[in-house]
Amino acid sequence: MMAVSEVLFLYRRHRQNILRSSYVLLLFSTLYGLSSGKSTSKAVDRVRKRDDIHGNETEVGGSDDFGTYSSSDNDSTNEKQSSENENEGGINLYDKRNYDKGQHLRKKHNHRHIDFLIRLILRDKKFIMLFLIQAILLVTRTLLSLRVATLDGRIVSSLVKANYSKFIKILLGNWMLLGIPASFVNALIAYTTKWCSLTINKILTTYMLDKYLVDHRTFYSVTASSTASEVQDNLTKDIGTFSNTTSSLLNQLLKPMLDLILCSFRLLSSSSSFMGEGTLALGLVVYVSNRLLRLIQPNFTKLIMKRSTMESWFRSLHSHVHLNNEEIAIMRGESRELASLDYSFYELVLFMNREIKKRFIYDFASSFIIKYSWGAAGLVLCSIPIFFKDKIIVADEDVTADFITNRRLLMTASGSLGRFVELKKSIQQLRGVWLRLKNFGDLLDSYSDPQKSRPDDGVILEYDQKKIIFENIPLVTPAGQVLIWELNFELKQGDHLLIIGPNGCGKSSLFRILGGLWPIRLSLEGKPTRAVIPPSMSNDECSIFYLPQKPYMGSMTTFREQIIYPDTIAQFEKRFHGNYSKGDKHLAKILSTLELEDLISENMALVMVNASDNREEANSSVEPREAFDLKRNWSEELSIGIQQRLAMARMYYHRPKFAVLDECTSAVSPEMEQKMYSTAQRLGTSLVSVCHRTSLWHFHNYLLKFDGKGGYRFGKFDPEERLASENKLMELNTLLDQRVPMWEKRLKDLMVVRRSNVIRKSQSELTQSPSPQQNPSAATKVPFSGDQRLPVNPSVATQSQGVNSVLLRSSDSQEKTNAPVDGI
Ligand SMILES: Nc1ncnc2c1ncn2[C@@H]1O[C@H](COP(=O)(O)OP(=O)(O)OP(=O)(O)O)[C@@H](O)[C@H]1O
Repeated sequence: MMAVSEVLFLYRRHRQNILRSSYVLLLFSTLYGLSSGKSTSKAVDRVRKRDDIHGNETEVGGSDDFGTYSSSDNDSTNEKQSSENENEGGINLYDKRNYDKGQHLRKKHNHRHIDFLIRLILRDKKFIMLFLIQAILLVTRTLLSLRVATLDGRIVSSLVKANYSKFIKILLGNWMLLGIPASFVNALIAYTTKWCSLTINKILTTYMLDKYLVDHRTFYSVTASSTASEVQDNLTKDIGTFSNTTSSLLNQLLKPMLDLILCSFRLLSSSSSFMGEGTLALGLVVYVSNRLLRLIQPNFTKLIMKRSTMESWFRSLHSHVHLNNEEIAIMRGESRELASLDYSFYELVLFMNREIKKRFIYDFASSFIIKYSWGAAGLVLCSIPIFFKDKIIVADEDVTADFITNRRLLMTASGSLGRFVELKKSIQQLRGVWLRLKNFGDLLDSYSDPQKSRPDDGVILEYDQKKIIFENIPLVTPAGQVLIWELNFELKQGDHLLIIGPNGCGKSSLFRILGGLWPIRLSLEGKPTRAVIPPSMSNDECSIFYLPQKPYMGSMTTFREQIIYPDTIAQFEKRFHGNYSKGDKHLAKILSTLELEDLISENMALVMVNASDNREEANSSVEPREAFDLKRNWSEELSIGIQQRLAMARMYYHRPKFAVLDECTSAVSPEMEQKMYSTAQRLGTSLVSVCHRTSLWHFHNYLLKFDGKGGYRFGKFDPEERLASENKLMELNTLLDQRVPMWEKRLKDLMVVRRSNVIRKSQSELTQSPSPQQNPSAATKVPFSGDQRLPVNPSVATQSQGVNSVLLRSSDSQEKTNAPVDGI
């Protein structure tokens, strides 16, 4: 008994501290429950595991719950596939090496970039400052709302007591006065939150874009990776969502926490005797019900990741249709495109249907628990001082004011708890976006990693403006397919190389390796591997320039920028010392070589039309410079032939040492093609070209011929000799085309005759017929024919001297036995 009374005494003595510390403990354990989650960690682990398997390339994986994809299944299938592929000889030879390299890099990245997004944000001083200001403002707002709660209680109390003078005094003197700082603080919080979001957006976008476009290889490889459909969303939507959610997180986290701590402390120290214990009991109710809510809470991280992936896929299909509008329209492919769009949209809708159903159950339960159960518990707590009035309330205390204040405090606390539960949802959703961005960051890291972009260990890579040397270099696609086992050739500046071979043999792949898009692999037979390639630029001079079949036309750039691409205007100014008219004259000269002067006049006409609406003087002249300043949708408005000529103009502008021409004149006339090639050679550019037209062969003195089976031939090339042999070959082919059917028919006839002869011979032996010499007239009666239905042609018999005797014998025997010829 003594012990109990001692405990009670101790409790009464330290009641406030005990209640406060228990409440803080309860609050933090509730808070801890928000950030942790078994299913979330599982999702994170699964994403990590998947990244390891794919060597940092995220695939469209998915939730098992929704039955669309199973990422774990994918993992095992991929692992199995890669091990199977290893056994298939040349194909996918490099998979194992890539996988190991990926694993190694992944470990390194994990170590270096744990929460790189958070680290990026926390490094920014402006963000830290805004964060602190936001925190101070939030504390101020909470203190102000406590004051508002007290004033509320006093106003209602004066109303109930019909004390009008007090009512007016509090209303005007306190309430309205308090409204000014309260509103200002609220507006300031909204402002700093948005500013914070913008700052985060700026930091992340700059970081990601810098990494994405760090070099030619990174964005090429990222765009070619399996997550290409998500890149656009990662760079825009995901960063936006991440910034907005992160910036409002402090608001969502700090406000309810401060509200809860301050309101509950106030309630705990309330004059009413059981209010403190009641508040603690309420905290316990909240804790338990929150644990129950967790049982039915869907995994928002997984949901947002899955939905974002599906949305990205749907969006990428739309962009695909948009980008290839002409091709699809001309082929009447709209119904096919509609089917795939419909299918991906159907999948998305199906997923969203299931998602909203899951959310509905959770929303129903959380709304009932937060609003009504906790509300009822709060009201019970407020009613304690009223129901036990006689026993526990001191006479001079204001019951109404206390009730209203307590109720308001409880309402604030309850609202804060509700926000806490919502916060959990936000944290999980933020985690989903964070994971997507993290994967994207890892993907960028893996491709911009110098280790990965460098050639294989053991490959000697040198740069020389004046030559290209390939020594024992295999042509291997990123998928591991070996196109050429070992390529050896050397080309000096001044030489011109022609590359020929069947489709898909690896002609363009050679350029991809030369251009550094694909890494240089070590010899598959362990021979020393060496590559000497021209650097893209050397001492401000262009060493190598690539012209693909479909030229790239930047959209809505000026005409000048089109011609000087990839140079910038600053580089153009530097080259012509800021003298635009000199620069433009140079460009005009290049254009006239390619008979593209019309484009300048066309641009001028367009400038005039555009200007006629804006200019006051109707007949004002147009400067030639304006024609070069004009912006148009070049890829849409120019024909492919003109685009190819414009691309050649770029090459003339840059005057490279080597030019790689990959069927880049396929859409221009043969005369123009000759002019283009000869001008390029006159400018001193060595040509490395793939062209199917024999009319261009005479521009080359070396030939690299791929046979399409992994072999090749390289050597000096005499176009005239080659063309002569080519012509001879063509003649022979024509001859063969004409004669072969005739010879085939003759052979067929002879075969039939031979077979008929064998049969007749055996029949004659059976019937022991007389010899043809005994009856010579029979030879003229039945002609040589493999088919009795054919008209009789005696001349055939006389022509076929070699078989005559046999024929005569057999026809004679046929007549005698009357055997049907058709039956042969
Ligand atoms: N990014 C890539 N990833 C994997 N494989 C590729 C890639 N690009 C091309 N390939 C494969 O490499 C092979 C050679 O392609 P390449 O483009 O070099 O052929 P090509 O000789 O230029 O053919 P064409 O004359 O038709 O242009 C093809 O089988 C192609 O499927």
